[in-house]
Amino acid sequence: MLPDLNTLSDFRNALAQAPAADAAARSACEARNGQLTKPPGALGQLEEIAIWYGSWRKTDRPEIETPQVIVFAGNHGVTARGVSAFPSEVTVQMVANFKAGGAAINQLARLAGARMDVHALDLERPTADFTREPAMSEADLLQALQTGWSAVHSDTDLLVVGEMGIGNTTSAAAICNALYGGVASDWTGRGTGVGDDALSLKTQVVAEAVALHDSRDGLDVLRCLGGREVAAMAGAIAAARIRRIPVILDGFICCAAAACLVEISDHALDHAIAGHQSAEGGHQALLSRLGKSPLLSLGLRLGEGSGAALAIQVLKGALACHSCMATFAEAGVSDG
Ligand SMILES: O=C(O)c1ccc[n+]([C@@H]2O[C@H](COP(=O)([O-])O)[C@@H](O)[C@H]2O)c1
Ligand SMILES: Cc1cc2nc[nH]c2cc1C
Repeated sequence: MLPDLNTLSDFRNALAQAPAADAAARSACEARNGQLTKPPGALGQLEEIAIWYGSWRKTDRPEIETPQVIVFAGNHGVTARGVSAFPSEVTVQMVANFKAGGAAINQLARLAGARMDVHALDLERPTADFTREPAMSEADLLQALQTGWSAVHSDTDLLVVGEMGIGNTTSAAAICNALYGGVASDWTGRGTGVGDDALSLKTQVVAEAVALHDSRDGLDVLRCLGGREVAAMAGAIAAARIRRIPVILDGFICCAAAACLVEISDHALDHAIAGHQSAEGGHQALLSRLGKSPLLSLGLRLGEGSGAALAIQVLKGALACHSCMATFAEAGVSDG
């Protein structure tokens, strides 16, 4: 059961009290992994991700049966500063495309056998331009967190959260710069494909935004510099943590949302792995701050949950081997 989320303190408390992975299931998974018909470690990272998944699902024979992909969409006031290669109308147009089944994420979710849900958050009411004032009020932040919190289906056994929001790579860069410091150019990339002049302007916009807000913690950074879809992703990742549902993180914006959670509670992302490394400048540094190594690195920079949805197949491969291979004893193969 998910606790009620009526205040921002409820969110902080629920995350702080979230249960850990199951230690006994982890030991059982490690023991089984050691008996499978392969040289020790020969399945590389697949071995650890199968053990990780089994320890959250409390079984040494894990399977993925009901994966869920959720795409959250939001609009950003900061687009008035000319930070994206595309106009804000694309956000609502792409939501229609998701609903009609025509986007990349529809194809990848279907291939992964995942249900897909789309939540558009107040698209006609963009967040405030965060170079002038906080992007959201506390009430708006809470509402966006609640949308994510309640979007995770009760039977989901693996969650991918994705986003659509013209301007949101500026928001994600500002979040990273506020959380981790450095200079704005460390975190600012080309997003949908801005040219050199727009990239310098975007970097300046990120620097101005970070200088304006003196945010107190991860939730305040999310409120001042985030967006509704970014906060909804954080809400969904947190709800999954509380219900012990493993999560595959997507690209730069998804990971920026996730990073805000770690600033609230150290173990907030223990249930999450990185699906891929996006081509967006800053994602590699962000993954290393989160201590996550990506399963895939294919130069994707789409968002929508696409890289994470593709990585479901890798995790399914890991679980198929872990749960269905024969042991040395069963197959009559001599162990070394
Ligand atoms: O996931 C990523 O790493 C990623 C990198 C670059 C762009 N995007 C997508 O592009 C949009 C944001 O780009 P921009 O240039 O409008 O800030 C948004 O809809 C994201 O889903 C996503
Ligand atoms: C067309 C388009 C599709 C997207 N999907 C996620 N972000 C996007 C940005 C654009 C511009």
